[in-house]
This record gives sequence, structure tokens and C-alpha cells, in this order.
Amino acid sequence: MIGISGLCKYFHRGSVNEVLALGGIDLQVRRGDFITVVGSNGAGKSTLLNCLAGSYPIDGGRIVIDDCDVTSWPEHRRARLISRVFQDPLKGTCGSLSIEQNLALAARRGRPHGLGLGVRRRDRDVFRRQLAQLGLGLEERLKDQVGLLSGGQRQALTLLMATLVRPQILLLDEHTAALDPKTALQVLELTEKMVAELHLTALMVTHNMRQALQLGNRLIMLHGGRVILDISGEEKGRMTVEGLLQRFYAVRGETFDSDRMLLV
Ligand SMILES: Nc1ncnc2c1ncn2[C@@H]1O[C@H](COP(=O)(O)OP(=O)(O)OP(=O)(O)O)[C@@H](O)[C@H]1O
Repeated sequence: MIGISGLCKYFHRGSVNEVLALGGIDLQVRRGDFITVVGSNGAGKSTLLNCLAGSYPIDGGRIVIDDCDVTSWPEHRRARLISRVFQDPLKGTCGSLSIEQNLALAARRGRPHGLGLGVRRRDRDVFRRQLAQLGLGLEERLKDQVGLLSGGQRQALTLLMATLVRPQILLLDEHTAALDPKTALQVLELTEKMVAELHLTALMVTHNMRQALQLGNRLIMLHGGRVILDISGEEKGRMTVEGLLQRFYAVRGETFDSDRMLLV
């Protein structure tokens, strides 16, 4: 479903500050894969998602989605296929608009003349039903400004907006990292539910190793801009955090180094 081959990405190429962020990523993602992405500091996790979404131009390689070469597609064109949720809950929603206006915008994604803010009664009923699934009582607050919501409520709403028009691919970049542990867990459960119910193909960057092992059917580990571990199915099911660290050591000959990664 997604074919990434030889993906290379430099920052500040040709200058003294040159960084090779992705050094030839090859990754075949099957339809319905829910891949958790882990890695050390600066491993290239966010850059990979940004290149996939078309936010960054790439310096080499190809990206194919559903047999269509999207390598030269700009970000807005890829946004018809790809939805994203970022770490910052403020990024995916508009705080000055109401919940229903935000949802109305999300519902028009990919359609022409997609920026109207009008909300029809029929839409409102659908929004109410969708919001009720979140279990946060937001269905009673359709006219509330999103800026009034807590970080967790806002991130749950972002997730709903990202999937309201079913995307081919859902990209989650540490989307629970800014939330308190209880809320993070709620949003993660919601993520799992949505991915399963909508049969989404998803990549989720997380700094929590245990979470990465618990969620999804496949785990990849990046280091130095390359995929150094790719496990799925039973192998992933049996894997422990200690096992992951040992595998890292076996491949790299050094201990895993990340000040942000939760290893317990
Ligand atoms: N906009 C940018 N300009 C210059 N260098 C960048 C930029 N974004 C990322 N980099 C560099 O590219 C490399 C990969 O960064 P990236 O953010 O993808 O790593 P990451 O795995 O997401 O790291 P972390 O877990 O520390 O957030 C790093 O060396 C980083 O410093």
C-alpha cells in the first residue's frame, strides 16, 4: 500500500551544518498495518513522517501510495490521502472556532470549496453521534469554542477530525506526549479503537517503548536515518522492552541513547 524506497533527506545540504536525516529508507507498508515507530534522539522518526506527508522535499528515493507515485505531489495533494495528528494539541484544531465548526471543516476535507463554516442540522446530528463515541461529553458542547477544551479533549477531537473523512493513511507523531498519563491512555485507547474500526493504515511515532510494543501489529526502530529493526506479528507480541534494547545493541554495538524515550 505504501512503498518507500531509497528515501534520503538532508537538511542544510552542502553547508557546514549538513545533516543526513534519512539515509535511504526502504519500507513496504501493507494495507491495515498499524506500525509503531521508535528510535533514539534524532533518529529521523519525525522526518520520515514529514517526508511521507510531503511537508519536506526529499533528496532521493520514491514514495508510492496505492500504486501511485506521489514523490512529486505537494503536501496539500497528499492531504487527500493522509491525515496527521501532532504532539501539540493546539495544532490540529482551530481554538477560535466552535467544536461543530471545526468538525464541519474536517468533514469537507478534500472537497472543492471546502472552507465553508456553515453547519447543517444533518451534519450536527452526525457530529453529535461521532463525539459521543469519544466518551468525553463533547456531544453536549457543540457550540463551545475549542479553545476552552483541555489538552486531552482537544487531542481526542483532533483524532476524530483526522478520521472523519476516512484517510488512506493516518500519521501520529507523539500525539499523546504532551498529555498527562491518564489522558494519554484515554487518547491511545481511542486511537486503537479508531484504527481498528476504520481499518486504517497508521504509523505512530512514540517515545514510549512499552506503548510501542502494546499497540499495533508491527514495530520499526530507526537509528541514524535508517530502519534497523522491523518486527511484526508473533515476534512483536513476544518482544519485551529489554529485548528491544538488546536487539538495538546487537545491531549497533552501542547502548540505546535517548533522553526522551521511556524505557519502562
Ligand atoms: N528542520 C530541521 N532543520 C535542520 N535539521 C533538522 C530539522 N529537522 C530535523 N533535523 C535533524 O534531522 C535529524 C532527524 O531529526 P528528527 O526530528 O526526524 O528525529 P526524531 O527521531 O524525530 O528525534 P527526536 O526523538 O529527538 O524528536 C536530527 O539530526 C535533527 O537534528
